[in-house]
Amino acid sequence: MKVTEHIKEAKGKTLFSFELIPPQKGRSIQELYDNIDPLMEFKPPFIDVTTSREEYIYIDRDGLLDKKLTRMRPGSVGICASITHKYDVDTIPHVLCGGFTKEETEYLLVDCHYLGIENVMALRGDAMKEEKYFKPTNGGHCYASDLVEQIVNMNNGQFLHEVVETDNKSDFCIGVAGYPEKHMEAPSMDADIRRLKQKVDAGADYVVTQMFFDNKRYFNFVENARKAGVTVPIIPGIKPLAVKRHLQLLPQVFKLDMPDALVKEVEKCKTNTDARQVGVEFAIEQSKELMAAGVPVLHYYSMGKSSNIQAIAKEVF
Ligand SMILES: NC(=O)C1=CN([C@@H]2O[C@H](COP(=O)(O)OP(=O)(O)OC[C@H]3O[C@@H](n4cnc5c(N)ncnc54)[C@H](O)[C@@H]3O)[C@@H](O)[C@H]2O)C=CC1
Ligand SMILES: Nc1nc(=O)c2c([nH]1)NC[C@@H]1CN(c3ccc(C(=O)N[C@@H](CCC(=O)O)C(=O)O)cc3)CN21
Repeated sequence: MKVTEHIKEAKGKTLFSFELIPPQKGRSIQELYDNIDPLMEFKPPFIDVTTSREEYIYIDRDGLLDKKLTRMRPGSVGICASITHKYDVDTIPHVLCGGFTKEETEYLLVDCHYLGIENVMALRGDAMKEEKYFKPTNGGHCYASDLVEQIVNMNNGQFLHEVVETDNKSDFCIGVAGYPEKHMEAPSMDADIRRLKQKVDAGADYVVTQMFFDNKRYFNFVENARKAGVTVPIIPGIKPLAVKRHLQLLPQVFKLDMPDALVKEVEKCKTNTDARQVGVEFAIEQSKELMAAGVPVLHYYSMGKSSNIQAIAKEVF
C-alpha cells in the first residue's frame, strides 16, 4: 500500500516507521532481522531501506596502494524484497541520483514494480567520501526533482527511450527529503523550500525530514512549506543521539543545531551508556510533543541498531 494510503487509513493516529541500512557485504542478513524483530510489535506500516553510494577502497599490494571503486553494501531493492517476504510489511527503497545512470535507475524501478514495491524515496544522494561536493554521475540526474520526473514519466508509461503501450503501468508513491534546518548547500531557507516545492510540483507525494533535535525547527519548517504551497504530508525524521561523539558528529555531518539543554545533559555523561540513555529520554519527549501536534508518522533513523528505538517506541506508541 502507498504511504499516503497508510496515512489516510490511520485517520489522524500517528504511525511508527523506521529506516535501516543494508548490512555490509559479507555479513549475515540475520543481523538485520535481529534488529527488525523487536520493532515489529509497534506495527510499522512501512520500513525504509537506504542506498549507499559506491566508494573507493585502497588495497595494500606489497606496499603499493591499489585504488578500487566498489560498493560495500548491497542495493536496497533486494533487501526490501527479503524484508517484505519475511514480515509482510511495505518496504521503501531509497533511489539515488548519485552513482546511477538514468538507465540503471529505470532498470531498478522496473524491478521494484514487478516486486510489488509501491513506494520509493527519491534522493539526490551525498557526495562521494573523498569529494567535497556532489558531482552528478555521467548519464545520471543532477537533482532529486529530475529523478521524481523520471518516476512520474514511468508511472505514465513513458520510459526513457519510448512510450510503451502498457496495461501494467507502475503507480509509485514518491517520497522526497525536506530540511527543517536547510540543506547544507542551499543558499537560504526560502531557496531550499522553493526547491522542495519544485519536487512536490514534479510529483512527490510526501516528504520525510532530515533529523532535527529542536521541534520548533520542524514546526517552523512545516509552516513555511505550507505557506509556499506544499500540501503533502511532512513526516518528521528522528535520530536518537546514541554516543557522546554524536554531539560533534551529527552537527558536523548533517549541519544541524543541538538544543543547549541536550548538549548540557550529554556533556555531564561519563559513559556512552549514559549518553545513550539521555538520547533515548530526549527522543521520547521530542516524539511525544510531535505526536501531540498530530504528525502523521514518526520516522526513526535506526540505521540497523534497534534497541534504543525500541525503548523510545515503548514509551510513545
Ligand atoms: N541515503 C539516504 O537514504 C538519504 C540521503 N539524504 C541526503 O540528502 C541530501 C540531498 O538530497 P535531496 O534532498 O534528495 O537533494 P535535492 O536535489 O532535493 O537538493 C540538493 C540541493 O540542491 C538544491 N537544489 C535542488 N534542486 C535544485 C535545482 N534545480 N537547481 C539548483 N539547486 C537545486 C537544494 O536546495 C539542495 O541544496 C543528499 O545529501 C542525500 O543523500 C537524505 C535522506 C536520506
Ligand atoms: N545527508 C544525508 N545522508 C544520508 O544518507 C541520510 C541523511 N542525510 N538523512 C536521513 C538519513 C539518515 N541517515 C543516517 C545516516 C547515518 C547516521 C549516523 O548516525 N551515522 C554515524 C555518525 C555519522 C558518521 O560517522 O558519518 C553513527 O554514529 O551511526 C544517522 C542517520 C541516512 N540518511
